[in-house]
Amino acid sequence: MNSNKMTFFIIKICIDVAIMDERMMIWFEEEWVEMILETVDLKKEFNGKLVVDGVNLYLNEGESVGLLGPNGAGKSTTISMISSLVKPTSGDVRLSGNSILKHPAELRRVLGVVPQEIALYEDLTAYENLKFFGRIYKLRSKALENRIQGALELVGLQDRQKEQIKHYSGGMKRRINIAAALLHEPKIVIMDEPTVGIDPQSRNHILETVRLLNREKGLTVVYTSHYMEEVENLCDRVYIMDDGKVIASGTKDELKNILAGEEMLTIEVEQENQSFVEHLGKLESVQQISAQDKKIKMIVSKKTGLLPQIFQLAEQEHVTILHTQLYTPSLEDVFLHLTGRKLRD
Ligand SMILES: Nc1ncnc2c1ncn2[C@@H]1O[C@H](COP(=O)(O)OP(=O)(O)OP(=O)(O)O)[C@@H](O)[C@H]1O
Repeated sequence: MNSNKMTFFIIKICIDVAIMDERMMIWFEEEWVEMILETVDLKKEFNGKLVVDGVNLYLNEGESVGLLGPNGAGKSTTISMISSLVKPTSGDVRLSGNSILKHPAELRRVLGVVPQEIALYEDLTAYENLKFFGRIYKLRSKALENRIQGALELVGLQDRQKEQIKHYSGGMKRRINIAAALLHEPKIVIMDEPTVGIDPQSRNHILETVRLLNREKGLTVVYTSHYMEEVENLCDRVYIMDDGKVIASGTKDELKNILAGEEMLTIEVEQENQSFVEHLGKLESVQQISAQDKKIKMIVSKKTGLLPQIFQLAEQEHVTILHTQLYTPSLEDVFLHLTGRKLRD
């Protein structure tokens, strides 16, 4: 091989390797999910009371993560610390591995927060509100106009943009709240109970918007709610919070597996009878029991022979059983099992 041919050969190998390298990186980019945000042993104390108690969460790029818990569990406070609105008592919040507690501006560039409270000016129109928020993000002229119209289209309120917010329904206000959080095109969006107390049409619209943002636009979403069905529908992974702590986390299937050895049994009776409920609770296969009105709900071991025992007990206690139903535990049941109460108690 002469030296010219050799040089050509080496250059070709280099080009091939470079092309391959690029392909590998593209492949890698598609396959690789990066952890973008995490909290490390995050705590918050208010007036001597620990309301967030050592919370460790992480978010992978493109994920939709649910934060589930009853009122007062510490969800909003956790979110406020993540979005640097509330200073943690201790612990850390990291963006791509770097602490953002001292550099919140870096996080604000990539984070959109939809707060629980509506944060809009009632006397301004929807368009004027968005213009105001866009300017805070230093958006101007054409870019600002494009972003406003894009955000309005996304929340389905483009044709109502000239109306004052005070004439909007609660659900429409929430949709504008969402639009405002998206103006700077964040990579991560955190929504704090965006569907509380709104009309079904707006609720459906919001749920669709969240799905679109996550599945089609690739945004990483944190969705806080105490509506189990919303979290089940929208989220890949779930953190369950209670009393300031994460008490369980995982994919929906992983969480349901907590009750893999159990089944749910509901019984409807003709008349309430406390003694019957107490006796049921003492049966060996009954793990947990709750009764409301004439409905009794139990977590029971997967084991045959329980129903005859229940009917025998009913006869002794003079209780008429109207209906029984055995089913696989849902996420709501897992929550009940972990906390001993319903999400909306
Ligand atoms: N600024 C504050 N000062 C004092 N206590 C606070 C403050 N903010 C929150 N708390 C308390 O911290 C606890 C957790 O509240 P937080 O709002 O984080 O819960 P949550 O899970 O978001 O509930 P909700 O669904 O009702 O918003 C509650 O007991 C609340 O009263």
